[in-house]
Amino acid sequence: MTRPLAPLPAALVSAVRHIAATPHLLVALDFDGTMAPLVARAEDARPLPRSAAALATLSSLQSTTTALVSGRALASLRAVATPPAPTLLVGSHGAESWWGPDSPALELTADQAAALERARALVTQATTLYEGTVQEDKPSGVALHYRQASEADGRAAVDHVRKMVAQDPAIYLGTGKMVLELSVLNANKGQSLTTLRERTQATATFFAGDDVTDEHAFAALLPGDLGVKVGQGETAAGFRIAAPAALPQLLELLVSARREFLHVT
Ligand SMILES: O=P(O)(O)OC[C@H]1O[C@H](O[C@H]2O[C@H](CO)[C@@H](O)[C@H](O)[C@H]2O)[C@H](O)[C@@H](O)[C@@H]1O
Repeated sequence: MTRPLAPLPAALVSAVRHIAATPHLLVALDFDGTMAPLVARAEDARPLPRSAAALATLSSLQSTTTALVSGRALASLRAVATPPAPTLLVGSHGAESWWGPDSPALELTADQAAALERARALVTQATTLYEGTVQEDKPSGVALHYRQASEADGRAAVDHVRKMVAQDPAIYLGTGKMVLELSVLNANKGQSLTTLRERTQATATFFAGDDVTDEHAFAALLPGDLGVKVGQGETAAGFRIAAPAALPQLLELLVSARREFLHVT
């Protein structure tokens, strides 16, 4: 039996009501570990239905922009999240963006393309050597997943790749939950959130995320914005909820407060 969720803390309820009353609201959400509970295989992740429904409703409201800001490649994000049509997308930890048909395609220089080949070869080598590790290719990077590996194999695979990448200044390393991320572009979610805010002319931003890569986004929030960390770990976010299962009630509160502010019945 699932335990009933604790009610949201009064301070968070009040912060949600406050941000809902802004002229143009940007609601930006991380996907894995936030909209979707973490699962063994990346391709099996799906948003919790109530979170997806709340996102869809928010995306239909006037003066409200929704965005998913993910470490996944855009194609992978679209496949698992099936985002509502108006939702803007950021993928590959900020290296890819979709904010409408005029979005620039991601282009790599010849040097970056060569570095990407080297990064992929390294990860392929590690997944061949260490059982249970999995490679996920992205347009400007590659992820080494070790969630399904033994602790020893996971650690050895990560050490192997880290050691090799240390000799290659064209490859940037990042970490996540049971994943090592290699990229040939030095992007982050904080830069993306700032760009989203400017493009949409948002007067306040709501962002929720669970991972270390989301800390760039929390750090990019401004006074009057609202950051919510999902789960445990150090954070710069002002508020925290326990797990993705607690996100629906937060988003549903935002929907009802926003509707009230916009006089939508
Ligand atoms: O920024 P996010 O949307 O949170 O994406 C971060 C990474 O998420 C995915 O990996 C994570 O979720 C998987 C599915 O639950 C899980 O199996 C894995 O262990 C997690 O690290 C995704 O596969 C990565 O590409 C994203 O960078």
